[in-house]
Amino acid sequence: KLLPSKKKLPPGPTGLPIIGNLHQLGRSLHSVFHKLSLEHGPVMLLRFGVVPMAVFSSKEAAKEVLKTHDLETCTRPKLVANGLFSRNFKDIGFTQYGEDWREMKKLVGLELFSPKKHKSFRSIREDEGDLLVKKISKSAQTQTLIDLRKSFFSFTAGTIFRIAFGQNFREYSFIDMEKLEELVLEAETNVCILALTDFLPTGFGWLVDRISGRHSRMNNAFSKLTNFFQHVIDEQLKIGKLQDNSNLVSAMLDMINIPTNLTSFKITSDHLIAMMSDVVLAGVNAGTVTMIWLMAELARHPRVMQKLQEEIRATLGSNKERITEEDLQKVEYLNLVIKETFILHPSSPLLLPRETMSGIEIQGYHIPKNTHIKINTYTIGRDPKVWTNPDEFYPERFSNSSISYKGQHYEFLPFGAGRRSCPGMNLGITILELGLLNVLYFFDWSLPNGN
Ligand code: HEM
Repeated sequence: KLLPSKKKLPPGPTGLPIIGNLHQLGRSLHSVFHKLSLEHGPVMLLRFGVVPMAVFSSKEAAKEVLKTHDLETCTRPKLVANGLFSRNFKDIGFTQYGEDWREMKKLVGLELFSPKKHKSFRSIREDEGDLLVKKISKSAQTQTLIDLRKSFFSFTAGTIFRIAFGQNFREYSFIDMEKLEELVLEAETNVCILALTDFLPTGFGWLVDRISGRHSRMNNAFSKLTNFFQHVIDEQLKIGKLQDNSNLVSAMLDMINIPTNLTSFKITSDHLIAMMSDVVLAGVNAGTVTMIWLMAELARHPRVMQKLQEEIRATLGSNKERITEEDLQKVEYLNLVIKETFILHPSSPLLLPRETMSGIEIQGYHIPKNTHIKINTYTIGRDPKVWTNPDEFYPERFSNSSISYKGQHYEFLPFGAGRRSCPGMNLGITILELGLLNVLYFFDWSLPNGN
């Protein structure tokens, strides 16, 4: 229960089913919250076992959490699945706020996301764009149906692996693309799972998680991914010193067990593997999912598809042999279509969970310490008070609008906002734009059987 300070809490539901299919509930939590918030309003308290969870579904509430109270809410709850995924919270995404998180963020800021690094990886990204076109061309010549999920996964994963891990994973003999995609999907499913241990008092939940096999399923999924990363690291060690230290994995390998500057923080192999897991889950998955949704919306909206392709081809001319990063940003309509896709199909519809570190007040309600916080961007993106005809795919709504990705407009949070916002935003956007420009400039698209 939350204690209201000014207003009374709306008569919200207090207790979603806890036993029952938690597995499913984990993955589709945002649609459950969406329905509930339409009924009960933008501030809701739910109880998951003993844990209070506050769900905020308006841009005003999101701003209060992510801006006014960013510091008091910028830790992450210690959920079982997230701990298993992150080698006991050694990553960035699920780690609690503090020294280790700051150091890891600094490290990726330097080794992966700095403007200098970003520039230096340009040719890798463009190469991967060429490869994407080459593969699709084969299917176009033979008029074969394409599973775009696979094409985009290969493009995004190929790019991010080469940038972050310094290796082209198509050259690995120990794994193929299909297998890797399976591992990532399995990890993604499991990282969303709510374990009973998280919500029921110690002992009982723990026991049920063991007896039901939930715990070992999670463990299994993550250890497959870990084994894969271990292989990648072994390969890196084999090539080792022959290569320059221009990627995150080799830089981290060099730092393992060496104290960083003035702090007591030491990078361990667990940090390295946890970081690799973050990069794959957050980077590869979010980018792939957004591209698939965007193409699906274009297929459903031929008007938008046609307008976009005409603008792309008119802007870039008709004789280009390849797309380069100089071509990005030139096509304004692509930018609008990407924004519209983000708003209707955010890759993290509830962002990542936050937890209050002290009592705060949001929209007049007192939210006590240790409350889990969900920012419901899915519902905010469909709020008729903010958007006209919100369910319609209408990219023109962003024409002449100054709304940016950067987390300053709380009705539009594809990368979150505040201290825990996405550090990979620039890379993510560049990969998205490059992949989409390639598939839309060089190919025309239609649904099977002319549908
Ligand atoms: C289109 C691509 C991407 C989208 C839509 C996206 C979206 C997000 C979102 C919504 C969050 C949660 C923010 C919050 O809780 O407030 C997040 C966090 C994060 N993202 Fe991304 N992301 C993308 C690309 C990437 C890439 C390419 C990387 C790395 C290679 C990356 C690494 C991370 C990390 C490490 C976090 C956790 C930050 C923290 O908790 O401090 N993301 N991302």
